[in-house]
Amino acid sequence: MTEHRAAPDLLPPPYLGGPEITTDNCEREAIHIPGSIQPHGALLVLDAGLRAVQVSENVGAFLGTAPETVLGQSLGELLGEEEARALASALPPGSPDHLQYRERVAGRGDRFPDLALTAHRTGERWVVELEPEGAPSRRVAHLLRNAVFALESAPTLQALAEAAVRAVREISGLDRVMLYRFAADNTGEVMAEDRREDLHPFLGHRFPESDIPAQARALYVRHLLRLTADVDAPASPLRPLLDPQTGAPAQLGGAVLRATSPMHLRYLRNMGVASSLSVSVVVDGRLWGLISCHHTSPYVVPPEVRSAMEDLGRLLNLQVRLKSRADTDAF
Ligand SMILES: C=CC1=C(C)/C(=C/C2=[NH+]C(=C\c3[nH]c(/C=C4\NC(=O)[C@@H](C)\C4=C/C)c(C)c3CCC(=O)O)/C(CCC(=O)O)=C2C)NC1=O
Repeated sequence: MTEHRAAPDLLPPPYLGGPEITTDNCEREAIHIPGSIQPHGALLVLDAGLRAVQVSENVGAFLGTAPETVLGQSLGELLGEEEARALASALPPGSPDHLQYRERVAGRGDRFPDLALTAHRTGERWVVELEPEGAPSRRVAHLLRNAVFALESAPTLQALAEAAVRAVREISGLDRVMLYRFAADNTGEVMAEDRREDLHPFLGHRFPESDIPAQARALYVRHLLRLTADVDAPASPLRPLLDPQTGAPAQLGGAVLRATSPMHLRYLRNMGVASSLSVSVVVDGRLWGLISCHHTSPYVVPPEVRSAMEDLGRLLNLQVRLKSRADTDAF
């Protein structure tokens, strides 16, 4: 049985006076409050009145409005009253932070193009993330249907793992897709892999518990997908850094744009990885494993593809439970 220790008390981030994170203290890094986001999208934190109280510094590149102008404006003024009403009704007070609302926002003339909006609630705040929206793809929907069939008809756990990595690679086009399974001691093993031919294999390799520390594993049980689009892209800080009404840092654990831990960025660079995406495999409330993906060049996996991968991850969770029992494989 995999025992997940509760994350040890976490260190305040450097921008709150905390120590620099090193390999000696990185299991105490507060990765959910980095105070910044990855720059391939913009992020707004809205108060109970749907007014922006914090905003990423790069918001002008997505909304055509400077951060100091966005602050204090309502979502209705920024994106449209209908959009604001739809979001408020989809995410009423008390919504869990892992419930995501997604919508396509029509562009506004010369101010901004069509945008993909992803939102969730955390406490009294809404976190709204905006990315450029691509054209919907029938190919992804078609491949997802094939993948569902392939996963459901896999006869064993190993066959399921192999079907899953093939399907994710076909849908995403990523250079390498692995199924990484945790052992009872939280070490991990690559049990299936589909990769670009010229890349060296990780299949069968084992990795220490410290590669994915406890606070990361705990976060990944609740939030099923994370993407590092470009390990070298400079993060965009939130302005102001702290919520002006509460004095607290923005809770970004459920944000897709959350800036990735610098320790992990260094790990990825050392592996020659430019972009990394993982989808949690959660069985009976525990992190059983990860679909772990690499790309050797920066790649912003589009929101539609990410949604398909999350859906596949959810199906995989159920199938892993079924196949584990069928294989009488102690879990
Ligand atoms: C082929 C094998 C293989 C492995 C084993 C692998 C590991 C891996 N680490 C992950 C995350 C993190 N690791 C660390 C910290 C440290 N990692 C270390 O090695 C030491 C130096 C250390 C601190 C001293 C932190 C803070 C995070 C959270 C990052 C965040 O969410 O902000 C993830 C999920 C994210 C992703 O999908 O890329 C994966 C999949 N990725 C692979 O492809």
